[in-house]
Amino acid sequence: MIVEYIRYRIPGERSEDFEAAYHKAADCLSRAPQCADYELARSVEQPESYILRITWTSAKDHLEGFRRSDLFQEFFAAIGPFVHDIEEMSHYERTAVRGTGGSIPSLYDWAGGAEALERLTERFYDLVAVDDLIGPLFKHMNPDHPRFVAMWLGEVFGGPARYTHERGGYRHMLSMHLGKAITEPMRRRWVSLLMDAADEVGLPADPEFRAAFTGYIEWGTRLALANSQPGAEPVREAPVPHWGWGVAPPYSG
Ligand code: HEM
Repeated sequence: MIVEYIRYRIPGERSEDFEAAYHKAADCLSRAPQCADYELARSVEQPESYILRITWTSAKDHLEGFRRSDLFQEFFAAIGPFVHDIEEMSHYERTAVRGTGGSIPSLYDWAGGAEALERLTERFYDLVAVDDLIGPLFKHMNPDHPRFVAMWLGEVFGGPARYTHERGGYRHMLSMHLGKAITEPMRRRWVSLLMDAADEVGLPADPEFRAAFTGYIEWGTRLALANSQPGAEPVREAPVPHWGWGVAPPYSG
């Protein structure tokens, strides 16, 4: 991904036409397969200043894909009258400095932190141990396994990076699934028992939290299944994923 910034200076009497032109042009961006997202913002202190941010799949996709497409002709027809008002037009590489602010709690905090996740995994592996379908897979598990999985989930949901620092991170988690030949009925049972445990230990039951929580569990179990197949060639090195609220942040009405 690459971020393009275009800064405009538009005199007050032309701002209405300018925004109307971008409403039209935005439709082209929405349809462009090279465009991930875009936003036009206007300065509060200097209302004649506008910044357009467009995230492209890559600079090459922008310059050689979008710029040479019919959509660009349409885009340009809309915003052409304003090209001379451009003050800067550049591509920017993202750096590692980014994140979300403190106005939205992490899923980890919302769930109740390490203690709540440990209660969850303790109960979950009690249920797993007596389950006829997946119990046998965990017959020789480390007695600390529930705590390790709680650490993993904590890190994924925005808590401290303990699994990475104390347990070997993604690489170790992956190694524990290799060759386990997890089947779809086993995956489903794993999910179903985890959801039972979540209800039993009183994990927050609000729709927003459960949607985000279940989203990660679906994603993670499907990856675990794929990576566990004989002959699988999974990604060997990766950071621990960080899961957020997605499209529905916590309800605060
Ligand atoms: C979101 C999905 C999943 C997560 C987050 C997860 C997490 C983990 C983690 C962190 C470990 C390593 C613990 C350690 O550090 O020792 C592990 C091991 C293991 N996982 Fe998963 N897992 C997932 C899905 C599954 C599924 C669907 C199955 C099978 C139905 C499964 C079976 C196992 C087994 C058998 C081990 C090794 C246990 C042992 O012998 O100690 N996992 N898992």
